[in-house]
Amino acid sequence: MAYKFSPSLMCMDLTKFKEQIQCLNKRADFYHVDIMDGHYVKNITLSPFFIEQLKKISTIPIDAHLMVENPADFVESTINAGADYISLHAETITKDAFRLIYHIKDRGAKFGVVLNPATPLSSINEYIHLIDKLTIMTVDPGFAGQKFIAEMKEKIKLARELKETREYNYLIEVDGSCNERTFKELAQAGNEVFIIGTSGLFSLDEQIDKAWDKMLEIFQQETACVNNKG
Ligand SMILES: O=C(CO)[C@@H](O)[C@H](O)[C@H](O)COP(=O)(O)O
Ligand SMILES: [Co+2]
Repeated sequence: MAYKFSPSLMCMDLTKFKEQIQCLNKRADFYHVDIMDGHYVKNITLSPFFIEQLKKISTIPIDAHLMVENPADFVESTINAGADYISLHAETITKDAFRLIYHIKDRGAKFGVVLNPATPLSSINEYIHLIDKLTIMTVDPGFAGQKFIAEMKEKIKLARELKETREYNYLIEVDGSCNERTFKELAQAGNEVFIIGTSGLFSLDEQIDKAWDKMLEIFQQETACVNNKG
């Protein structure tokens, strides 16, 4: 399987919104949109309204990463805004996981789960077969530019082994500090989708097409020796 890339749009330069999206439409595989409520994490970034605007010019799937205390309050408006994937934190759905999963799928969207660094894979055991995308956070959620938590490589390996031995369909994705320092070890651990933010993409050049080319060159150099089985 070819690796996939998902630019984290909270890291983009919003004064260049249209020009950057038109360029990324031809290059990226997903758009990663962080939605926070200021409670689950102490920050507020993008929103369903942002997704609505993005949807007007996006030609690739939009993934909404909901960092909110009560996802049931936001799922419907996020799907209505045009999100193709709804990615929810495992700890926030223990009381209504199946209701939410069935609702998301009934509405034609894909279901993603996000695991905080301190949340084990075992916490999603009961609905793992229903997951379309599994995001492993390698930083605590809430902010860009944090330090990579290397212990998460074991979780990625385990997620990949489980996927292959039990033939699950989920895509494995990493959120947090995906950049030239970590691409190789993340690929070696078995990661498939890389969420690229400031250090992984947007800071590499003022012009987004050049930033993308630089990111890809670095990625290819770093992962040339990695065998992406599966
Ligand atoms: O969900 C989050 C943060 O809570 C992420 O999607 C960040 O937007 C991304 O991690 C930024 O990239 P880095 O700054 O970590 O490289
Ligand atoms: Co995110």
